[in-house]
Amino acid sequence: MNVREIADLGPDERDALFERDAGIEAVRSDVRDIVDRVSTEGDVAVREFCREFDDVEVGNLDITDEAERAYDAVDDDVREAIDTAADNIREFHERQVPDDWREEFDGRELGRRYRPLDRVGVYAPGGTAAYPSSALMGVIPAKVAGVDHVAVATPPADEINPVTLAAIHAAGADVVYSVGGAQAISALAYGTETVKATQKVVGPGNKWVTAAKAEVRGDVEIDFLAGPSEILVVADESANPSFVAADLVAQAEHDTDASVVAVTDDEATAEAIVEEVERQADGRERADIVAEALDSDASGVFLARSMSEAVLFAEEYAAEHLTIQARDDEELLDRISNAGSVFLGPYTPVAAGDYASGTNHVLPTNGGAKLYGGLSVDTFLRSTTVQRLDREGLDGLASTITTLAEAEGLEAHAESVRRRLDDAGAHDDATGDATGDGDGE
Ligand SMILES: NC(=O)c1ccc[n+]([C@@H]2O[C@H](COP(=O)([O-])OP(=O)(O)OC[C@H]3O[C@@H](n4cnc5c(N)ncnc54)[C@H](O)[C@@H]3O)[C@@H](O)[C@H]2O)c1
Ligand SMILES: N[C@H](CO)Cc1c[nH]c[nH+]1
Ligand SMILES: [Zn+2]
Repeated sequence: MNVREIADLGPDERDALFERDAGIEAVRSDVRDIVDRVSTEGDVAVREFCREFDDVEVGNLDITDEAERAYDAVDDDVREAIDTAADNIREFHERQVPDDWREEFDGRELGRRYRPLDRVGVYAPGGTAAYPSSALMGVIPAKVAGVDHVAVATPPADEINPVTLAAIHAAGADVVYSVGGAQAISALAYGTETVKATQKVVGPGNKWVTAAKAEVRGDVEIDFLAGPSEILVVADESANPSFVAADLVAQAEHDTDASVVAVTDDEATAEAIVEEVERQADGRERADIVAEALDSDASGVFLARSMSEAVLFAEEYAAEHLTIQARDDEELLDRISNAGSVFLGPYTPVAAGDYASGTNHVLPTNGGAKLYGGLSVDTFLRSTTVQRLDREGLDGLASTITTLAEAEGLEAHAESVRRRLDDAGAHDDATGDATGDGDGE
């Protein structure tokens, strides 16, 4: 890792930073085959892929009871940590539940109501590392939204990580399946003999999982395509380089493809961050993964000519995690719209949001934050608008409606308004005969 000036970046370097993608193209056609086979052959294909990709002979695909037992069996301190994180995540998401509303506008009573989806599928990754926290992040908002049937799929193993199973149970999953990868996404989307089909499949995963979500999108809803983890730190000379480096190294340990970036207007801070990153990355656990992520063209420490240039960089980058380590952090935040989740001040590591502060860690990557937000209660709700007009309300709108309907050549639309307002045509009786010609029975 070294310091580069934003002003010197060439087109290829800019592409590596700003044109990130989920990296799924190379596996799309293999994944299509897996998804198709599971959707047509069901459990037989699921078991075959568990054998092929996870090297596990799966007995019962439904491991709901195992998850409950795991919750009871994990160490007390682990159960306590799961429960505390779950409580905080639940509390934060409960604040997101929207109220149904109805209001009167000039004789028009208009409103909006929210209803949960009936059945959703949550993927809890667990191939190369266990992610109990991701199980909490997927299941809890769905249950808070009121989803009746929340199914979780997590990869099989000779012994599935008990903390993942315990977290799935604590989060309130209704059913748990032992299946991972593209085969899990297909099973959750289309159903098998054992797995009940769901309406929406959410959650992070590796490139096979993500490619499968792209494949089933359209037949079912998905949340979004999440790629490798990203962090952007915007720092001024008041930032503590050791804290900045710690956050960069933390996200680098997720994945060799993780993107970890800092931008500052202060050269000494930039140099100090690089030094600290090298010091902290050296000789630690997962050091190979960290080193590869740090060395990638998508990672680096960048020198801006001003904090305004740093802000423009942040807007273009649209990070999954944006950390602001600067004296005027709130003022900088006001100028930034594109970010999945924002971390302010020296005592707010990204790890707080990854695990326990309550916010969701399933967030848009690859610049998705320019278009949408992370997982939330909204992800699991659908809204319906409702209206009731009285005669005056309709009268007030009649000429607007009929004029526009006629402009569209849709005479029956105009007629549906006129008929109600035409004294000769409108009847108050229950016969439904509004034609005025007496033969409406
Ligand atoms: N964005 C987030 O919120 C977030 C949170 C947690 C994890 N993650 C990411 O999720 C990912 C987890 O990846 P993982 O691999 O550890 O677990 P995973 O559960 O996503 O994938 C494991 C599955 O991949 C499938 N697979 C493996 N090799 C395959 C192959 N050659 N062909 C077809 N399928 C194959 C197997 O079926 C296996 O069950 C990481 O990239 C991690 O960074 C993201
Ligand atoms: N930072 C990851 C993507 O937001 C989430 C995570 C899970 N465990 C630790 N971190
Ligand atoms: Zn993380």
